[in-house]
Amino acid sequence: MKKKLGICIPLSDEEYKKVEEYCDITYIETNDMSEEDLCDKLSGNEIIVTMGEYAGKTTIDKWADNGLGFLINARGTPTMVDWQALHDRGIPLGHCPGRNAVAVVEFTVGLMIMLLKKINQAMIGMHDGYYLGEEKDNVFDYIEKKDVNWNYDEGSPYMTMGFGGELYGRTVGIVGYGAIGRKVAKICKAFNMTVMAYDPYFPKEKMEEDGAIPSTVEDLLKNSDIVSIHLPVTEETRGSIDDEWFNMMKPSALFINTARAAVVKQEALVKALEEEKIAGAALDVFWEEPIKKSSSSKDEKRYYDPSYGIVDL
Ligand SMILES: NC(=O)C1=CN([C@@H]2O[C@H](COP(=O)(O)OP(=O)(O)OC[C@H]3O[C@@H](n4cnc5c(N)ncnc54)[C@H](O)[C@@H]3O)[C@@H](O)[C@H]2O)C=CC1
Ligand SMILES: O=C(O)C(=O)[C@H](O)COP(=O)(O)O
Repeated sequence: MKKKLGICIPLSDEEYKKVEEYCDITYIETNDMSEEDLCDKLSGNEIIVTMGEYAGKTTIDKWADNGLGFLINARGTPTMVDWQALHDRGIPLGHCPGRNAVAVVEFTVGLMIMLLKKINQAMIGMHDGYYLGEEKDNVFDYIEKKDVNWNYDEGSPYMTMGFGGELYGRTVGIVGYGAIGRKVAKICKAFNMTVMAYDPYFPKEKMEEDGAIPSTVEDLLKNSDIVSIHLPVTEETRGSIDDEWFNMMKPSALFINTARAAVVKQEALVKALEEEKIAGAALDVFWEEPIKKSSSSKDEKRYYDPSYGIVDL
């Protein structure tokens, strides 16, 4: 007998046909739907597939009372579902670990290159005419008029920015060697980097097979030119990246976090940058999202001051 399936994700015709062989499908569009409505509309299904919809304890209990046997949240990290409520009712939860891994991996390596080669600062500085010796409203007007006078004076922003570096030959420290961390390691190996990895839950032999060096946090932080964070938020990791971490890093090192802001103490990172304990940072995740832009930050030249480490994305 076919299972009753309630699903919030549109399926292609091909997918629909495949699933229909096994299930009677109820698809619902959930745009702006309240949790109460979502609960009512999906109640009575034996399998439910959600995406970004919130399903709390009351909803789970109602679905469980009405025959739910399996809930799938088609996200990498199923934060919108009350896991405990499902567990209490003995209902398994399916999710899609690593579904975004490739995208995050490529972005992480992109950030490494951007930071090291100062692409962001150079682009913004050029756009704003900052490297002409004084700020111009629109650098492209000056370029068109061939009136460009790049400021090569000693101490000028253009000169102090200096040249970018190379990944080749540098050491990257991967913290959290899961779906994302492991793939970042693989690409870094292809760049001829030395890869150090810290993950007490991942088999050391497999790290070694990948060509990564299983390390303690201390060794990794002391030796890495780039430290890249790929940890989940757990009781153990929340706020674990603190002053002590940044104190161990090299002053020339770069810090990248594309995991979750909650694993890093914000004040510790800001202090490390301000006190030049590290050379720069690039973040894809923030303590408050969406991040608020300070109205004065452009005036302060934070966006393109070559000496300022944070790359605001
Ligand atoms: N920026 C973005 O758009 C995205 C960010 N993420 C985030 O990236 C992070 C990593 O994701 P995945 O690689 O998919 O997760 P994963 O679960 O595959 O890997 C996490 C790794 O961290 C390790 N780990 C756990 N506790 C640790 C600890 N105390 N010390 C060292 N290692 C520890 C685990 O053993 C595991 O190997 C997560 O925080 C996830 O939420 C995921 C997708 C998109
Ligand atoms: O944006 C993020 O940050 C993410 O972790 C992902 O884009 C969300 O991933 P899912 O948990 O929706 O797979």
